[in-house]
Amino acid sequence: MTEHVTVIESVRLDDENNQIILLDQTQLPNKKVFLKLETVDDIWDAIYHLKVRGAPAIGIAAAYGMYLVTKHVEATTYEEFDAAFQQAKGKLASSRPTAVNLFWALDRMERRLEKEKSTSIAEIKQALKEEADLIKQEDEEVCEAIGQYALELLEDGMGILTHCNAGTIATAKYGTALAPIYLGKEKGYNFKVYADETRPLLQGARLTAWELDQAGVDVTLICDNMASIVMQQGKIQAVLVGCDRVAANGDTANKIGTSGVAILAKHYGIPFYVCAPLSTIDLDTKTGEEIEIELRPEEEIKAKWYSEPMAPENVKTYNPAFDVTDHSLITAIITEKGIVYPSYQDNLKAIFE
Ligand SMILES: CSC[C@H]1O[C@H](OP(=O)(O)O)[C@H](O)[C@@H]1O
Repeated sequence: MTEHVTVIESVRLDDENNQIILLDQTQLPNKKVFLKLETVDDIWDAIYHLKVRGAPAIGIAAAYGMYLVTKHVEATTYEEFDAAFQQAKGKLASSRPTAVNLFWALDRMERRLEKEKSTSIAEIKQALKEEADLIKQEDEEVCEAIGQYALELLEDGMGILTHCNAGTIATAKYGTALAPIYLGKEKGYNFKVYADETRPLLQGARLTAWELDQAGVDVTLICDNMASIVMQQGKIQAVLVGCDRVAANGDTANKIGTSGVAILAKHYGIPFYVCAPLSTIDLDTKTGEEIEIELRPEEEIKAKWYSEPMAPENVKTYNPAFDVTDHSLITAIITEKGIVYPSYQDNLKAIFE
């Protein structure tokens, strides 16, 4: 029997055994392997190597990581506990720079720690667990709400293009950009989804195609350089993508290649929607120019996934993991609080009020 995709839990806490149980996304679609993480180094490694990836899922893993690695700290004072907390927080914060949810979740855990300052160390530890559980539970509700709002913009039978993976395994449940597709399917809609393969780490081919197929959604895999032809041929009526950080003016960092898709969508007159939890909107970052773009190892372009090197050994590479889509190319940003249209400068601020 096919497991319904929206119940795949990519991150969960096994408190009894002091472990985070993590679906290793680097092994999909060939193997469904669950890792057991125990130390701050395990969690850092899982985030850096994209065993857990997708902005909300990274935030959830980091929050549980903070609980888990401070759970056994033998501190007698708040100051001692805080020192251990700060050390773990600094380590996890160094894992990936672009997705703001990592920093958002770490800061939220820190605020909870500060709030509990006058309580016992045992109570602080319990509060940190509660906060991490809340982050995960809220993400599920947020994704469902994004899906409902996004569904208002779509019609049964539409062709939808997506880039990278903003699906259930990138979040607590449902996904962001894929949430309306799952919710639509539950209503009997038949979307035709085109998944960009998403070079170089192939999140579209390995993850989006896999999870949509598991859910019985009509999905067609294309190479990244085929987006133009499917748009030109009238196969696409909407583009839906996730995001890693949205600046105050609406500029949006997402997986490398997204801005090219947005430019194509504008050319062909196709709406381009960004699905963004409020936790991914960073009003402290004024424009996309301020967003740090993660640079990743050349091996991902030249050798990964191949049995033989696919480029001359000495050739230089440039491997930015994200790009920034200019706000002028974005038709709307869909959040759990509603659909935000331009001018983003004013309207994004307003949804936080
Ligand atoms: C639900 S947001 C998913 C987001 O994460 C991706 O990046 P990565 O696979 O490197 O973590 C990508 O930019 C997606 O849109």
